[in-house]
Amino acid sequence: MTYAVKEIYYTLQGEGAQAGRPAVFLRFAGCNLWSGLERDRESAVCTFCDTDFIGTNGPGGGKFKTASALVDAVKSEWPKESTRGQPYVICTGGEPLLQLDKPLIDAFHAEGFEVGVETNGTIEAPAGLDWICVSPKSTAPLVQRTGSELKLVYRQKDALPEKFEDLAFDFFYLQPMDGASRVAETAAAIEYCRTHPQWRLSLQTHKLVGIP
Ligand SMILES: C[S@@+](CC[C@H](N)C(=O)[O-])C[C@H]1O[C@@H](n2cnc3c(N)ncnc32)[C@H](O)[C@@H]1O
Ligand SMILES: Nc1nc2[nH]cc(C(=O)O)c2c(=O)[nH]1
Ligand code: SF4
Ligand SMILES: [Mg+2]
Repeated sequence: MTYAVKEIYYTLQGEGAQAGRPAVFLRFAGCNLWSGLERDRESAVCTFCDTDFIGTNGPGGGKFKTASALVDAVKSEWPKESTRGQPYVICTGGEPLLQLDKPLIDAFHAEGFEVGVETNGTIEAPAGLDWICVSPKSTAPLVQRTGSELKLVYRQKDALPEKFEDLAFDFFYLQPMDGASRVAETAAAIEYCRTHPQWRLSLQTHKLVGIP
């Protein structure tokens, strides 16, 4: 299996229940719900994406021929001097489950990494993941219906919170849609959480403080 990777970088998880936790972000290239090209955005299933996931030209990006080569690249981003703090890799994208497989998860575990994933939920997650964040998109069929957190971008006309409230997740988050209406979406998300306390607010804290 060759893995196509847009970028690899060390930062803090900005979103959801693990916000603030240091992690290496492994951003896979490509997505099944949008080509990534602006000319296709309007007609895509997922129209509000905030990420460039095309190609392998980002920092630390490239094509990795083996799981072991990719684990080495991720490992090299984790601080060498640290003896405390569980090494943590977050597989994202694009859609990471187009590429993330059991051999790669096993290779991360063998090197002492916990493995998290950020997925749109349209592909079943492989066994062995330590943290599964599912973020449903519009009319796309939701296949991965269990996990650690369900982090719904709010508001999406065809994916309102009521559709997901009975699923088996440990946490339920609303994340205001970033874009031209971010302020209004944030106010709407706060009001929804206030009136439906199963749901918590997830702010994209990395954007607030200006880290990637
Ligand atoms: C870029 S996606 C990559 C992972 C996967 N394809 C997914 O959609 O979950 C990472 C996270 O950013 C969220 N996201 C993308 N665009 C956003 C936006 N404009 N505002 C708020 N969150 C956004 C996604 O819902 C997802 O939780
Ligand atoms: N700091 C930071 N936290 C994040 N959590 C999920 C992200 C993603 O793009 O998957 C993301 C991201 O892009 N940056
Ligand atoms: S599913 Fe995720 S990566 Fe794909 S376009 Fe939507 S937000 Fe972006
Ligand atoms: Mg992001």
